[in-house]
Amino acid sequence: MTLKKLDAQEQADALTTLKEWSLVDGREAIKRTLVFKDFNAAFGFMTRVALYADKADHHPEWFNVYNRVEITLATHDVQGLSVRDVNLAKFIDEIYKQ
Ligand SMILES: C[C@H](O)[C@H](O)[C@H]1CNC2=NC(N)=NC(=O)C2=N1
Repeated sequence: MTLKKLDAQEQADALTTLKEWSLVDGREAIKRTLVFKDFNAAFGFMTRVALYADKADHHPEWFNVYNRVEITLATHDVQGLSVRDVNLAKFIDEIYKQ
């Protein structure tokens, strides 16, 4: 499958859907910070994301301190955003709600 970088319109549409995500300054990437009850909940979430990421061969950049997880999504292969970032962001939003 050839990965395509989202064009400006597709990127704008994606950001309209992904209301909790914002563009990273100076880089074609999106970010979101999530807060959990405690480290156990945060790491449980990270485990679920890790399983998705490995299956999808699309991995987050993330930083965790105790109950906080900061996530950045970008597609290194296209040096920007692709549909894989949108799908991963949607998956993250979905399991965070549960
Ligand atoms: C070889 C491997 O398929 C690639 O390097 C994959 C792995 N995971 C990836 N993750 C992300 N976020 N971007 C990529 O371009 C990417 N590429």
